Amino acid sequence: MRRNLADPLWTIGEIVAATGGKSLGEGNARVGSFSIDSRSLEPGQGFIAIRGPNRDGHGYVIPALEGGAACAVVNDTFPSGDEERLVRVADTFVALNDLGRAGRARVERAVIIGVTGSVGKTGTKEALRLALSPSGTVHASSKSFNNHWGVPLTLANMPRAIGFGVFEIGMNHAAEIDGLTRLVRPHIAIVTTVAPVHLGFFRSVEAIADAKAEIFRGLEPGGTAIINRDNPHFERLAGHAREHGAAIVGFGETSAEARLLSAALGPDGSTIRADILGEIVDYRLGAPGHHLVLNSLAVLAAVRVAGADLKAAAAALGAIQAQAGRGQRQIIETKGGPVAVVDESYNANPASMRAALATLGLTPRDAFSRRVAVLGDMLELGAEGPRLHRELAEAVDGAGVDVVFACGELMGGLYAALPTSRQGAYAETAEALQSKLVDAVGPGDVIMVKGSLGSRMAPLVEALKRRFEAESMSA
Ligand SMILES: CC(=O)N[C@H]1[C@@H](OP(=O)(O)OP(=O)(O)OC[C@H]2O[C@@H](n3ccc(=O)[nH]c3=O)[C@H](O)[C@@H]2O)O[C@H](CO)[C@@H](O)[C@@H]1O[C@H](C)C(=O)N[C@@H](C)C(=O)N[C@H](CCC(=O)N[C@@H](CCC[C@@H](N)C(=O)O)C(=O)O)C(=O)O
Ligand SMILES: Nc1ncnc2c1ncn2[C@@H]1O[C@H](COP(=O)(O)OP(=O)(O)OP(=O)(O)O)[C@@H](O)[C@H]1O
Ligand SMILES: C[C@@H](N)C(=O)N[C@H](C)C(=O)O
Repeated sequence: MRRNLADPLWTIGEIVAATGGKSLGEGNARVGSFSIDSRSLEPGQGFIAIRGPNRDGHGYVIPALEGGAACAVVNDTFPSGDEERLVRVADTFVALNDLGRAGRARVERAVIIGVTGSVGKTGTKEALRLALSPSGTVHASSKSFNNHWGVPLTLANMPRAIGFGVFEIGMNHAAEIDGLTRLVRPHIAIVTTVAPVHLGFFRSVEAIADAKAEIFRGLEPGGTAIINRDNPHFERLAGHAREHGAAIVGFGETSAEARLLSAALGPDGSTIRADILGEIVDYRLGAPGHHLVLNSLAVLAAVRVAGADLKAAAAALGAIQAQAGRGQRQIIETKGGPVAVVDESYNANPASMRAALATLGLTPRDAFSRRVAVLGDMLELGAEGPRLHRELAEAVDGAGVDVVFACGELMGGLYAALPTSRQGAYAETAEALQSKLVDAVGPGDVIMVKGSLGSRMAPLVEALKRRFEAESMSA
């Protein structure tokens, strides 16, 4: 939802009041919404100068004002300048949080939903945006704005008159979610699942469960925790939720309040029957994979708890699409026949790798006769990394993958564990794998590319698309 001067979210006076800052600007001067990035700032927005790990946003204040920013929030040491459009504060990061808190405080009638989990946060957040839209105006995090910058910024940009707010909340370390959930103050908190992700930063998966459970600390009184019933850490998560007085709604395949009754899984999506807190719903999910079917139960449970229209929400899920980097599938009709490229390059861990492999295994042989997996290292897994990579051999086999191309030291371990009949090629880096891969695949293949962001698998997706688009019927 874009805002501009005609539709302001803030005034200079409100910004000063929220941050305890100082400005010589007119109190009632209007500010559309906030941006922390001068490169994407739109005229009428307020610019908040953030000190990041690479740069200091104060270096972009002048370009932001010249580009039409309505104001800039700066540290009080910033050199004197266009004082009417500057709001001076002691610390801009604290001010961002203050604005987030004030943004949340003025929205008291909306239902606020927080989403965390080891995987599936962004997808679930986007599914909620779609599912809640028939029932009211939805304000939801952009992209994966889930951290100490993204969450307060999303709160600060929340319009007053909305029906629903949906916030993605992430972490790499314990105690990060605690601060974010206390800002968001959700009425409903979803934990999609708990899995060995960022294990390098934690003692155990139990410690990850405890960190995810911090989301319940911010629940509003009478709030609801929606938790994956099939996850081995359900009881641990539910225990934490109870400590914070939450009502608990489980979702999953067994004895859950939001329960899967049946699912027909296809390469383009799934047809589902579910019991959502006593109401039977039949729906189609427009993106494939059993893992997304399970996430959709959490979405519909939240819709129901939020008092929104369940049937309309279920119907809306038919339009969901897998996003770039997270399972987006492109079929290219080449002169030699069709080829499918599945882009899973945004991130990877054992849970999402298994889910992506299983989804690759849903492709019918009559459409694409060969299943190709292109796998890069799953990062941040610590000492368990080598074992967690080798153990994927079973999932490769279970999905009927015909050939594996691998890169990275860790994926080298999996590659070596595969029978030679499944070994396509291996290289130390994605870059070095590119030509071997592009030359070895062709029409009739479905090619799934997955690895952690740091493994740089996205260029492989682009190289495959370039090759097949050059050979496409329309070229
Ligand atoms: C702070 C910021 O937003 N940085 C973005 C910026 O980076 P850049 O390198 O340019 O600068 P700095 O980070 O040093 O910041 C300086 C500031 O200066 C601004 N600026 C810079 C140049 C310029 O010309 N003009 C400027 O105004 C700049 O905008 C800063 O304010 O740009 C990068 C490229 O676009 C961005 O990638 C970078 O964004 C950072 C990474 C960020 O975190 N942004 C948040 C708004 C956000 O929420 N982004 C999400 C991704 C969130 C994320 O990475 N989450 C964690 C948690 C995962 C948890 C999960 N796995 C779990 O299990 O729970 C993660 O590690 O993945 C998004 O973009 O979707
Ligand atoms: N319940 C699930 N189980 C396993 N994999 C899942 C599940 N939900 C989503 N995934 C997969 O995990 C990957 C990341 O999905 P998504 O971006 O929604 O997660 P995320 O938690 O937001 O990730 P990040 O922490 O990197 O922002 C995708 O490949 C997606 O298909
Ligand atoms: C961005 C980084 N914190 C992250 O989530 N990395 C994981 C390991 C990934 O990209 O898969």
